Amino acid sequence: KKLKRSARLVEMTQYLLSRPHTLISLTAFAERYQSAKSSISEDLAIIKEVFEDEGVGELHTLAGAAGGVRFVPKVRKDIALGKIVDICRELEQPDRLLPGGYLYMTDLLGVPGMMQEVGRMFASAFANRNIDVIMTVETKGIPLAHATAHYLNLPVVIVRRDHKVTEGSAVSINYVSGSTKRIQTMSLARRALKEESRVLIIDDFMKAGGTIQGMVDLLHEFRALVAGVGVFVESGEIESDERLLHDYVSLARLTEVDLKSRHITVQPGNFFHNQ
Ligand SMILES: O=P(O)(O)OC[C@H]1C[C@H](OP(=O)(O)OP(=O)(O)O)[C@H](O)[C@@H]1O
Repeated sequence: KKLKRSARLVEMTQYLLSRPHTLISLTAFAERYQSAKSSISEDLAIIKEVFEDEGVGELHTLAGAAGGVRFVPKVRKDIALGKIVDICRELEQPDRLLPGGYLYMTDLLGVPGMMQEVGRMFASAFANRNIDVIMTVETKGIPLAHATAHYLNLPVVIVRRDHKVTEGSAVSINYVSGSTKRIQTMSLARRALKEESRVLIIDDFMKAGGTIQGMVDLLHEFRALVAGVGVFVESGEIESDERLLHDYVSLARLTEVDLKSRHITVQPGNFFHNQ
């Protein structure tokens, strides 16, 4: 049945929010709501204004026959900063400190609402990069990769820690996870990634960067490209020149770890620096 204008606005908003980074033609909207394209355009202008004022995201309009509108999730830095500060306070709980300067984060990775917020921040940080797939390494990176992939409307590829018979023919590389100074193996099924794919790497924690660098080396084996790197928390203990990898976005930074006093300081990451 034909909706009245106010109901149509509500329905269109819900439709757009549930289809991030998806181009929807004006014709499709006009047919769906049995309305003139001019009315749909007016509705979209209202939704666009509210989305941008409220920090929900942007509505990009593509003109022309194959045109339409695309909802691009974006966070307002001031709102995101407030959320990250709360997460930093949570991460500073002394009993989160683990040997090797790690933080226990598995509980946070199990909170869907927080993963959604972090996913939206990563999706906002990388909204304008041309990305084909999100990659992470098992295990703790998985919820972050999926949350980010939802808001970027992209598939997720999960790198295994060692070869699994259930993955078929695979490419394996060795790497040193700086934290453990151990040679480790990561492996990805040959069929999982097409050549020339533009890949966004997401992980939960970066210390020496060996794990991320391992994924970069793996992508090289697939002749795929690194479109970006996002880490939830970076360890500030590593001086940047020691770090294997420099071009990344972090949401939080572990700046101080005192094993004796068990004092931890976690601050907003470089996502917030270029305010
Ligand atoms: O920067 P690096 O020095 O390489 O360290 C960061 C790695 C190590 C740790 O993974 P693990 O806890 O080893 O593995 P899992 O994610 O399966 O818990 C973390 O999740 C990152 O992937």
